Amino acid sequence: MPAVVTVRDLTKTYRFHQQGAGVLGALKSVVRRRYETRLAVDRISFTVERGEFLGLLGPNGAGKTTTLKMLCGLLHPTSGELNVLGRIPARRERDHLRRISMVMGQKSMLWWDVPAMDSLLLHKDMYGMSDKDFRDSLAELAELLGVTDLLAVQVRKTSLGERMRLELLAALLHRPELLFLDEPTIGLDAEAKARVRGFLATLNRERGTTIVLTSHDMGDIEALCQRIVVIEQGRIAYDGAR
Ligand SMILES: Nc1ncnc2c1ncn2[C@@H]1O[C@H](COP(=O)(O)OP(=O)(O)OP(=O)(O)O)[C@@H](O)[C@H]1O
Repeated sequence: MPAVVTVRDLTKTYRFHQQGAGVLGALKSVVRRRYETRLAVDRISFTVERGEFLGLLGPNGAGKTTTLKMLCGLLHPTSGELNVLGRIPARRERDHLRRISMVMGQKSMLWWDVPAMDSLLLHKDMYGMSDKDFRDSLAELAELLGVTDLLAVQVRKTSLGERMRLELLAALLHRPELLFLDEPTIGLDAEAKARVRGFLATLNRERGTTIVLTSHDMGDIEALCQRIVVIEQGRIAYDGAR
C-alpha cells in the first residue's frame, strides 16, 4: 500500500523566553530577554499507509501534539523531511487542505454562541462545497454521529460528548482522506467514548479514511489502532503492531 505520510528525521526545537515572577520579573525581561530552547521532537522517522489507523502514544510532553501539528502544517519543522499526500504540509496549499483535517480534543472549531449549523455553513463555503455535496455529507455524518437534533442548538448549550461529535462532523464534512486527531475522547464519559470510537472505526473501515490519533486512553488504542508509534522525549521508542 502506498504511504500517505512519510516522515524522515523530523525535528522541532522551540525557542521561548523565560520571565521571572511578578512586576520585577516582567520589567527585567523587557530590559534583558533570556531565551531558552527545547527539543520537542528529535529526528523521528515513520510512514503511514493509506487506510491505516495509527496511534501515537507517549507520556505528557513527549512530543505527540508537536508532531501532529507539523503533519497538519500548523508548525514548521526545524529540520527533517515531511511529505503528506505528496505535499509539504507547512505550505498549506488550498487543494491540499481539502484532503486533510484535524480535531483537537481541547480546542473547538465551532463558534460557541451560535448553533453548529452556522459554523457548518461557513465550512461549506471555505471548502467550496456544492449544495448537494454539503447536504449529502451533512445528512450522512449527522446520522452516523447521532447529532441531527443538535445542529440547531447553540454550541455552548451542548454537553462535552455532544460537542465532540459536532466537532467531528465539522472536521469531516468536506470528506478528507486523512484525519489527525489529538485526544478526541479526553474528558468524555464511558458512553460518549464508546460512541466516538464506534464512529471512528466505521469511518476508517467504510470510507477508508486514514487516521492518525494521539491518546492517553488505552481503550482508544485497543478499540481502534492496528499499529502504534510510541514517542518518548521526542524520540521513537516503538513502532509496530499494537
Ligand atoms: N509553544 C511551545 N513553546 C515552548 N515549548 C513548547 C511549546 N509547545 C510544546 N512545548 C514543549 O515541547 C515538548 C513537547 O510538547 P507536546 O505538546 O508536543 O507533548 P505531548 O506529547 O503532546 O504532551 P501531552 O501528552 O501532555 O499533550 C514539551 O516539553 C512542551 O513543554
